[in-house]
Amino acid sequence: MKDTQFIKVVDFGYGYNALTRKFQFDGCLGHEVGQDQIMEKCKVQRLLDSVLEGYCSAVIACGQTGSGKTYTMCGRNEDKSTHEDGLIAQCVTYIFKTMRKELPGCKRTYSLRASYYEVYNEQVNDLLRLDCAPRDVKWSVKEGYYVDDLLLVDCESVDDVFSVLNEGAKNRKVGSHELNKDSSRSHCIMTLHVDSTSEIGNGTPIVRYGKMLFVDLAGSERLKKSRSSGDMLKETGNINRSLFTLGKVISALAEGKKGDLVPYRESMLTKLLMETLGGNSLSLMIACISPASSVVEETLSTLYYATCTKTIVNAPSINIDERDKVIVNLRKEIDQLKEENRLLRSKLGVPGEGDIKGGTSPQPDVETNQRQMSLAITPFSKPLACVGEENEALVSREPINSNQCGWMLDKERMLTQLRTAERLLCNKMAPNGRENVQDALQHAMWQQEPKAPIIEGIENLSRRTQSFPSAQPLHSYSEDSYKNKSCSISRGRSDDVGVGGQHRKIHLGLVGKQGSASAEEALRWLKSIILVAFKIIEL
Ligand SMILES: Nc1ncnc2c1ncn2[C@@H]1O[C@H](COP(=O)(O)OP(=O)(O)OP(=O)(O)O)[C@@H](O)[C@H]1O
Repeated sequence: MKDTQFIKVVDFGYGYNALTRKFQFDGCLGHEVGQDQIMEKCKVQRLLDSVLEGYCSAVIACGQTGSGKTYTMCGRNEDKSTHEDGLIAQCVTYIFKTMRKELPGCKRTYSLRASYYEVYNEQVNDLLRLDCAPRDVKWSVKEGYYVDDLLLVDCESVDDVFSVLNEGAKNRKVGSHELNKDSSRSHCIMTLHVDSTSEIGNGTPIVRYGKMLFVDLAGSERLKKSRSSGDMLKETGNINRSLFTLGKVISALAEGKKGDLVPYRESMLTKLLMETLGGNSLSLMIACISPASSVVEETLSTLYYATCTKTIVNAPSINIDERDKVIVNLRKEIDQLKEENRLLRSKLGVPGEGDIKGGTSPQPDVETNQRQMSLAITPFSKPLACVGEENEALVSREPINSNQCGWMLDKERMLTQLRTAERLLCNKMAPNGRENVQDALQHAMWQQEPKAPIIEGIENLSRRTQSFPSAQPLHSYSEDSYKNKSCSISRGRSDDVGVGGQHRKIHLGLVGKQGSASAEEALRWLKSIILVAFKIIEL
């Protein structure tokens, strides 16, 4: 329905019983919409800007065979007179244009690398290196599933990326059948890796790893209509099977299932799309359909598929190093504290800005990682101490009204969190051989001295906890049993406290009933666990 978000499909079926179905999407583009409008109408610019900020974004084209997926993504390149740029070419042009723009007050350098591969009969082929064997798909905690040993081409201009695109297009598996003379026989994924380095505040460099995926799925087809035969028969079987698994993943995610309940591992395609469906990427799905009445069933199936996808919720996050993430967070908290101090000063009538300077940037010592880490944190210690001291000075002033008191409590809370973050980081680099984060957190947890209530909702927890006559403090677990469970503490009951480090699951609840410790003692431990839990989430 022109210029609306609706699409109406009328299936005349056999005779008088016409069936009308109406679907709503974020955008519905009819045949009057040209290639040059797709970027704007699908708001792809937003995805590209996010990539430049360090996010992962993806555009996935799906639909039955011959419906225009490859045309949408790659355009038409047969000859000069009919040449049309597809979405990938337009995105590449936009990315280079934006990368070259100087942003006021922000010095950033970018580098772009491109890769192109296909999933063909459950194997991954590097489209830029045809002479090598199919690539392995591996798993890492940091990256999830990834294709091992893929050729990444450094691209310094739009033309470099176009060369990659053309080389890949030339090498992808294509076949001819009744519904499309140039039908893709594989799922193709082109990835642009955009790394950017910028400096924050006192010159600390922060590297962000943005990624843009263009996924051109092979089309589903009915053998009765496509009349594929020979090798193409096997290909069609594999295409339909992987699309079926993709459908299962989408349905599971749409139902709100998580973890192992989502069958990502059942096909190569779904493993590689894990990040984009239900992961940390910003994703756009373009469902291509044909207006032909002969394929109305396939059209309806594509639209149901897309409707289901619409309900999936991803959790986008910037891809930066853990060290950088902590520094950015510390920086943010210091800025927040400064702002609060400014407000307090104006409320209390204290003149002037405090002498809060960023401190001098240290010269990095390259000898050890630990040393580098501590140097990276040093610039934050001085402003932190200054803001803290100023905070104490302001708090001791009279008279203080209830509003101001609220601010101070907030400030106290943030300062405590900031100090905890610092302490955790210091533990991470501690000299006693605790190098990995889990060890450090574990260490911090056993060492930590819990203080006054500092997080929201703690009072509720406290009330509930006190209803237990005797509670089990977590420190009654031996360090060994804690370790054996690979960083997870739990009492196995729904109302227990637990911290699952390995799977990054944090369960917060009440402390169990058994044991002899008092409720107050248990509560103190609960508070310290919550603090640590917050840090695990951040890290
Ligand atoms: N909107 C459109 N305008 C003009 N031509 C189009 C459009 N969509 C598709 N076509 C043409 O239709 C043919 C089939 O399109 P395309 O190859 O993109 O389909 P596909 O969905 O990728 O199919 P398959 O899944 O079989 O690979 C191509 O010749 C393409 O140029």
